[in-house]
Amino acid sequence: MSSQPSAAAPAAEIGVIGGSGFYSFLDDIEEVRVDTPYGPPSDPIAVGELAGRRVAFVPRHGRDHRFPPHRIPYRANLWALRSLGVRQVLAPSAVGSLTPRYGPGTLGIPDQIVDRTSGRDQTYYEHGAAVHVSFSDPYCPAGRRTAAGTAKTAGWDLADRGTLVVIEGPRFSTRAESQWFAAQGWTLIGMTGHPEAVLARELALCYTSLCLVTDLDAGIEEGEGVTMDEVLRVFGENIGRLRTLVGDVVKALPAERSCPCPNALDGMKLPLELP
Ligand SMILES: CSC[C@H]1O[C@H](OP(=O)(O)O)[C@H](O)[C@@H]1O
Ligand SMILES: Nc1ncnc2[nH]cnc12
Repeated sequence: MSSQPSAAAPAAEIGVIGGSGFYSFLDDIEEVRVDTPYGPPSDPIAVGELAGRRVAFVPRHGRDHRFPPHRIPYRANLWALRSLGVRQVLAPSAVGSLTPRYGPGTLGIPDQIVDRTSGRDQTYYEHGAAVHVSFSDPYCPAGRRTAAGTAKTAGWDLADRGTLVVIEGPRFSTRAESQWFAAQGWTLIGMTGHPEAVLARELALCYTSLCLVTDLDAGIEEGEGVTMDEVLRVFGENIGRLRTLVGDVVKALPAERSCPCPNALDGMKLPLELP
C-alpha cells in the first residue's frame, strides 16, 4: 500500500477539512486519490488554487455525509493532506454553544479543547517508540490570530477564544451533560475536534479550528433541544459567508511558519517516516 500520492499529484500548502454542510471548496479543482497506511481519506482530495495559494480540500464526513463523527478516518485525512505537502490546516466545523453569549451565526475560534470521546484512534505512534507530543496549546497561534483578524474585518460575531468540548456522539448531549459542561466554563461543543487537532500536532501541522455556532446546546435552551436538522439548516444559512471567510483566511495565512507547530516533533525518535 502506498502512503504517497503519485509523482504527478499536484502539491498544496494549505489544507481545508470541511465539516457538516461544507462538502466542497474551490471551483477549479483536480481530484487526487491518495492512499495512506491508515486507509483512504474520507473522499478523494480536491486540489486547487486560491489567490496563488495551493489548497487541498477534504470533507471529513465525505461529500455525502456517510461517515458519522466516530467513524471518520481522521488519521488518513491528515496523513493524506500532509503527503500532498500541506503544512497548515483550517478546520471549519458546526458546533453548539454552551453559553447564551454566543448565538447561532457566531464564529468561535477556540484556544482549548476538552476530549470527551472514547475509543477513537488518536495517535500515529503505536509501535516501535513512544512519542508524547506537547498539547498544552492545541491550536496554531498564528492561524488563530490570522483567522480572528480576518473574521473581525469581515464583521463576524466573534468568540476569538474558548474551550471546545468534543463529545463522542453521534447522539447530542442530555440537558444535564450540557449544563455540566457549561458549569466548567467550556463554551463550544462538537463531535469532531478530537482527534483531528492532536493528529495534526503529531504530524507537526498548524491546525486552526473555525467553529460556526449552529445552536444553543440542550442545557442552555428551553424547548426540544438540538436536532441534526437544526444544525444543518443553520449551517446552510451561513455556508456562503463561511466559505468566503475560509477563503480570506487562506489568503491571509503567512507563507512562512514562525509558530511553534513545525517543531512539535523536535528531538523525538519517530517510529515511522512522515510523508
Ligand atoms: C450534523 S449534526 C452533528 C455533526 O455536526 C458537526 O460536524 P462537524 O464538526 O464535522 O461540522 C458535529 O461535530 C457532528 O459531527
Ligand atoms: N449541540 C451540538 N453538540 C454537538 N455537536 C454539535 N454540532 C453542532 N451542534 C452541536
